[in-house]
Amino acid sequence: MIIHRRLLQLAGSVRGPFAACVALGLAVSAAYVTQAVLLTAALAALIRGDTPAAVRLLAWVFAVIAVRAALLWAREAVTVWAGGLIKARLRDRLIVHLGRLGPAYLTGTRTGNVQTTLVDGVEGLDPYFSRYLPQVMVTFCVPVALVGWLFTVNAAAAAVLAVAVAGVLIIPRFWDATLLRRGRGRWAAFAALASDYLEAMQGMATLRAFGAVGTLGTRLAGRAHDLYLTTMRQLRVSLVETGVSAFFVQAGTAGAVLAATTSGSAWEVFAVLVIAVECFRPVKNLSDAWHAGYLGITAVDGIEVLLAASPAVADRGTRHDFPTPPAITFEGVTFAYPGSERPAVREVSFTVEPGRTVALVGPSGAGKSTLAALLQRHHDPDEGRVSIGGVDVRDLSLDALRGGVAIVAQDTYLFHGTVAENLRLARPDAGDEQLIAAARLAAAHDFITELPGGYDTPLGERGATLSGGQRQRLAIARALLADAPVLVLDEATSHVDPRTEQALSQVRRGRTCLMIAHRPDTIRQADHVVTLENGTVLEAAA
Ligand SMILES: Nc1ncnc2c1ncn2[C@@H]1O[C@H](COP(=O)(O)OP(=O)(O)OP(=O)(O)O)[C@@H](O)[C@H]1O
Repeated sequence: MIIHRRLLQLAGSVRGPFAACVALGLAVSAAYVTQAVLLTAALAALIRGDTPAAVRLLAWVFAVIAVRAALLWAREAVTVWAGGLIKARLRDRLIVHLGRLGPAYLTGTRTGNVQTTLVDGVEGLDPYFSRYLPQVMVTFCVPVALVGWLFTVNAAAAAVLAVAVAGVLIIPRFWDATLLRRGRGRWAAFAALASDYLEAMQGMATLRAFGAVGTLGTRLAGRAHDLYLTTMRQLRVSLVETGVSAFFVQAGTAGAVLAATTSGSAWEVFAVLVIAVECFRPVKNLSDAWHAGYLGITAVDGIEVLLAASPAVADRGTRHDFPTPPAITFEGVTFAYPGSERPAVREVSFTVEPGRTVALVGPSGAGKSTLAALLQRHHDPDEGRVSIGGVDVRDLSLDALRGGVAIVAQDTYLFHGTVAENLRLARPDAGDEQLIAAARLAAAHDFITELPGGYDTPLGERGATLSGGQRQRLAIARALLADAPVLVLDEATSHVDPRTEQALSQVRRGRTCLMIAHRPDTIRQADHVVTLENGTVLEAAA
């Protein structure tokens, strides 16, 4: 029986459904006990020779069975409802938190781990909250109440049962710490395997190109074996715990019946037997619920790590309107990535005048993307400041900043959805006319209409069904729809066709643009060129 502090807190956020699960669990137990008491009374009536009373009592037994069936149905329905609610709330909370953490968090962690936590971890928590935790409450209430009542029937049997109940509830707790530790090991192995699989699928083309599929297969087999070993380790402890519980259940029942046999009537012996069975029923149910809920207990570490992570930048800006005119200024900006001794950019100063384009050029690793990331506040500078229209970007709310800065990245992400859905990401309320107008300006309309379903054509994951140029033109259309005054443009390193080139100059028009440039012809189109080397500005030329 493991009750995790963080999991209890999470249960607190769905108090109503959780309380309903506990209440129905108690009602089901009460129905079992009532049935047992009625059966005992019916037997006592038969022993007395009062057949009509026995028949009446048996009729009540049938009624209780019917009520119990209804209660079991209601409990199952509430369990499913509560589980769904818990999962939805927790996923919402985790996604919002991930959004706050931003891309800086995902670059420092394995995407597969985060995905496993969000999908399998949260899925595993459902039975923990909706079945296991309510059953813990029932297990603490029902046996204690029944033993208390049994003292009024047969004190000797009740005393034996009390010891057995204490044993079944307390002794297995000695294994809890080991169980939790091994559970964590198992979760780590599970998350590592899931991350490796995700990476293998994402990088399949590269793996095949280098003939490395076999090597990766061996590594995955090793991971799977690790998972098997850690699962067996956890199972061994779990089985010991189950064995100890079973011993107390059997020994407690036999001992209580024996005590009643030596000190009570036949009716009392029967009463003790049925009460002992009902006393341990919640314990057995708890053991079943444990197997459904243990994944959640082990997943909670991943969830806790995610919830405990703090964003690379704090959203403390109080200004909610985007400053105009939107000149971008870097003033003495120095920044080193967390854990890195060497600054990625050092004392960088330059200005992009409103409506102008500055091309950032320089060798790989010079700091171009870092400056773009600082403008978007994926990180804050260690020294100096980045401002838009004279306002430090730290004084702008993150919503205002992100609403005013559009991005066209080299590898812009397209989601598994239709063309229209991908475009509307930038502006969910955009009408069809606006979509088409943006697509036309981005030179994307023609190829979109040639797709089998036009704007309603589903795109493969990451836009896999489109060419590189088509993907970029969709990204440009998306940026046009966002209609942000500032644009960060990460120009493709590979050859760009003339239509995409034309679309790029369209999207730049009238916007303040910071462009990571690689090709001489686009560099020539910029109003200014800032050359970086080793994180410092080598030259700023008009
Ligand atoms: N997330 C990160 N964590 C630690 N160091 C990083 C990170 N991203 C970049 N760096 C380092 O910061 C320096 C600047 O990198 P940056 O990506 O800004 O260069 P770049 O000029 O954009 O290069 P490229 O043209 O190859 O994209 C490099 O030394 C790089 O190794």
